Amino acid sequence: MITMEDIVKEGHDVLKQKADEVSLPPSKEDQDTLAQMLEYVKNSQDEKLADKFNLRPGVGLAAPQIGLSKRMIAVHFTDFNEREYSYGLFNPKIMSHSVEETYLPDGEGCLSVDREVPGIVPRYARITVKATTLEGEEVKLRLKGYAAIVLQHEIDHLNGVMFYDHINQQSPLTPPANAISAEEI
Ligand SMILES: CC(C)(C)[C@H](NC(=O)Nc1cc(F)cc(F)c1)C(=O)N(CC(=O)NO)CC1CCCC1
Ligand SMILES: [Zn+2]
Repeated sequence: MITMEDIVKEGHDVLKQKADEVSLPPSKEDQDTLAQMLEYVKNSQDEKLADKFNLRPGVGLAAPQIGLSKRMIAVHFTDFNEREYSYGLFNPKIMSHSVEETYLPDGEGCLSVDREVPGIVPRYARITVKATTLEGEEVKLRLKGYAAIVLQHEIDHLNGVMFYDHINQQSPLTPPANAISAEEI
């Protein structure tokens, strides 16, 4: 099973690279890896398992974070409208996005970053993501608010982008103009 020891921390080159497309249909190995990534995210949110295996609770994980430069991400979370999302995705691609931006008022963190980095992270408020699921079906996900933020954070990892790369250094704590907090969408 994946534990914190397997999670690569910032500074490691793999987190700065553009990850490779996964050839589909996925190999048994890629499928197994993505299943383990999804298992990690689910386990990390289970109090007992998180304590037992010392897992930092997470809502998403990208393959580069376990040292694998492949376009695979796993997400498991409930958004502010109590909607549940639980996916292992191959080759996720943002097909379109709103001009309007959103953000988390408390900023973001990252399982690969062991420090607080204060600042608002502007994200597209609405995105459409195309991907192939762990089960092998092609999906088109229309996401907004928190769900859009999580997917953008994870897809960024596939392009070597960290959340703090988006923070406005001049005024890190100022929400971008015409942006709406993710708690209001
Ligand atoms: C880095 C961390 C603070 C752990 C962040 N969690 C989080 O934002 N909230 C959270 C975690 C839970 F488990 C249950 C819950 F309800 C809320 C997170 O998992 N990530 C994933 C990550 O680092 N992926 O690479 C960072 C998030 C920041 C915005 C989107 C993902
Ligand atoms: Zn992250």
